[in-house]
Amino acid sequence: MDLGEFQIPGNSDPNQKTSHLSLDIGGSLIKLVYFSTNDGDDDDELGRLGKESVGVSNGNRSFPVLKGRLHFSKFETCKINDCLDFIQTKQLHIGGCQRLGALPIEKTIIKATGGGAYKYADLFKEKLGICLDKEDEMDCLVAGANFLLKAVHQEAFTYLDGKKEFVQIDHNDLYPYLLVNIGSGVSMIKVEGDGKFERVSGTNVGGGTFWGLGRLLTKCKSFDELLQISHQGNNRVIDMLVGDIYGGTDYSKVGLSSTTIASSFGKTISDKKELQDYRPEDIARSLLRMISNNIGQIAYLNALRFGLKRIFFGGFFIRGHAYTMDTIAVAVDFWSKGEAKAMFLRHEGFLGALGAFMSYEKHGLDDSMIHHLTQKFPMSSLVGDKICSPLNGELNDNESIECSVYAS
Ligand SMILES: Nc1ncnc2c1ncn2[C@@H]1O[C@H](COP(=O)(O)OP(=O)(O)O)[C@@H](O)[C@H]1O
Ligand SMILES: CC(C)(COP(=O)(O)O)[C@@H](O)C(=O)NCCC(=O)O
Repeated sequence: MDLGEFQIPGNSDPNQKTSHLSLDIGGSLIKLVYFSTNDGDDDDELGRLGKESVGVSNGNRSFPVLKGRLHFSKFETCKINDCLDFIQTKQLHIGGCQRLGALPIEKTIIKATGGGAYKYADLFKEKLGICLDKEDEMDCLVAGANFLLKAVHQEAFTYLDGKKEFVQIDHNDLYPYLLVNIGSGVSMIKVEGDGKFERVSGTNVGGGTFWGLGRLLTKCKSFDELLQISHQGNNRVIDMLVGDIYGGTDYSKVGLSSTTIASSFGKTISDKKELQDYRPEDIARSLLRMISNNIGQIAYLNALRFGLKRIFFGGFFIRGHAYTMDTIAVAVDFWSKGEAKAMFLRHEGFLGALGAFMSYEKHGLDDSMIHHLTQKFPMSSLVGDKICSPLNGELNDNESIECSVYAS
């Protein structure tokens, strides 16, 4: 197949052909997912395979396979202009659903989800001349999670006692599960199948609360700084423990050890200290623990409500952060007496954007749309029929995963 057929005009890198951008514009962050082939990189197996793409048949039509990478990027929503510049510079919007010459630029449609797809629709139209085609946020979260859990190797993992263990997902035994998306706020969704779900709960104490309160209390300038200083903190300076109340002993009759937090931030009421007398590190640590523990507990209660044993946590609040995951996992384990399991996702913050990306297939807006995001991968990374992610650790900013799409 001649990939030139799909070349996107005006791309800043002449070798890189980018297409199919999707957006998730949340309360705190804008997430972008886009697909590119790169057939200028001959030493790269992926580039080579891109050139050797073959057609696949679907009924009486044949769809060419495009091999390339899915890219992930994010921007703070309050810096939306940086995001618009990024899209403009990389010409990501051109080719969203158009083939060379197929549609005039003003007809470019980009799939978008999250509240910002409504709030910023006019801005995207005005600055980039594109229409945001809105997809429901919950639909996208679920579609993204189901895709990742079924197609991406080493996507889900448990985190206990400082140890990360990847979970082998059996496609035939995935449902039901509880999806807890910790973004600015928190949504809890009971998932029973593809497109079969119900948002059963939520809480307004989420990632926005951590970052907002943390910023006010510590004067940190960024979310990363707040997370960073929490490493050096000691929450016992701020939190009131059971032992503080019980004179150093456990309250064993009800199963509370002396080190259990009895009251988050409770110690600060008895000290004759002001905010400036506390170390920002300790405040950050207590805050992170308070919010993570609370979400873990509410998640468990909802899992209990519906008899769900598996809880997957997504959203950018987590950021692959050890203390956050440990606190959530311990809360789920503690409250469920080991019955329920907390699991985390490597592409934690990109569920919605991935779901929006997949919705190109669902709607089949025109003939140049993606029809399938395949589970086929370059030989070196093919394991069964799963995507084999190159990294085992945390997902870095701007990391990409290899994939194939069918185009028609
Ligand atoms: N660089 C960052 N800037 C701001 N918040 C961040 C950052 N990285 C992680 N976060 C956390 O992630 C949350 C947003 O998560 P996300 O899943 O993107 O939700 P939303 O869709 O509401 O933006 C923030 O409220 C904050 O707790
Ligand atoms: C309104 C939202 C779905 C928006 O999603 P977000 O941008 O936070 O990812 C989410 O913030 C939420 O579920 N808030 C909790 C509302 C509640 O159930 O109390």
